[in-house]
Amino acid sequence: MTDASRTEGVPVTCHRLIHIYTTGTGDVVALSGVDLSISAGEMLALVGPSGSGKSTLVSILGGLMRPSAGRVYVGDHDLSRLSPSDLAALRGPTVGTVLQGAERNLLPYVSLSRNIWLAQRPAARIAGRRLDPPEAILELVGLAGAGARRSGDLTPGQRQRAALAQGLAAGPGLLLVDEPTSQLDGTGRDEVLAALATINSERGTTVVVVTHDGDVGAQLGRAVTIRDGRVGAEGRNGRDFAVVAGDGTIQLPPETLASFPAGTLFEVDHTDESITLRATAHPSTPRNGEVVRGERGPAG
Ligand SMILES: Nc1ncnc2c1ncn2[C@@H]1O[C@H](COP(=O)(O)OP(=O)(O)OP(=O)(O)O)[C@@H](O)[C@H]1O
Repeated sequence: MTDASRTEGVPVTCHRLIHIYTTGTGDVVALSGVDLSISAGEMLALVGPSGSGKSTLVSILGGLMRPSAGRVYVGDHDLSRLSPSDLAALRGPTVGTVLQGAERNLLPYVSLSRNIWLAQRPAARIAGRRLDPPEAILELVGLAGAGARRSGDLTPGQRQRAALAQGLAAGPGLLLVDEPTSQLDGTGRDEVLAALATINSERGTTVVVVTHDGDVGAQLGRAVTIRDGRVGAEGRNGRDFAVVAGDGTIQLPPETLASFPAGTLFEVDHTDESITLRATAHPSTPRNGEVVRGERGPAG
């Protein structure tokens, strides 16, 4: 147990969250309807292929940009409705974000304690807010006694844990961490995961980790797969699940698409506990404007 005080973890709810980037060459749909609930004090991973929308989702949760449509709540705050200045006020005291690449979070020319102290300044102005001393936060991430050191003096694993301390500086109830283990060896990775677990258990902070590392997702207990801008699947304690979205859709696993391409017709049988999809026909090449359907088996 360290001297760092416990904070209230905050819950997160996304409801049909959509984000579209407007570029010179056209619009890019990065999120196409994310439905996601994270309980206060929960720890989870966001996994998924490159370009699936993970960073966009984390940027929205971190108050760095507003979604194009849909709702996103962090605690009682509806981020989709806040003004840019209100969003800025949440960054640090309510939501801490640790960017990918530990060094991007730390000023290299001042000590770790000074880094944390500087990050605490906006929150220190909030009446009644009690912030932990920098040394207590460093102890929480396994860097007790390292306050006088600078980021350049640290190993990659220590630097990543210093970046976590920086994200925690202002006492947020939600910590967002982008790829914390991607540049680390096994030992550094284990130490970072241990630090995240300590933050979560001792502080009560809700922790969301973006990662390409499936093992990290498995260790966090809950891994939400973002695929094509929405929640595609979820793993919990070693078991994989499909997820029903708010509009009633369920994504098929990508490996099934070769057998059941877009446009395949299914008959749906359901009971209170199960759904059976029976493929009856799939589209093939249109002839003379007519869609020809091939039989996939008995019509059931
Ligand atoms: N600033 C931007 N302007 C235009 N398009 C963007 C921008 N940022 C991301 N995109 C596009 O939005 C989609 C989702 O990108 P995003 O970075 O959120 O995915 P990701 O899952 O985090 O990918 P990675 O794992 O590679 O970081 C991609 O098609 C990407 O090209």
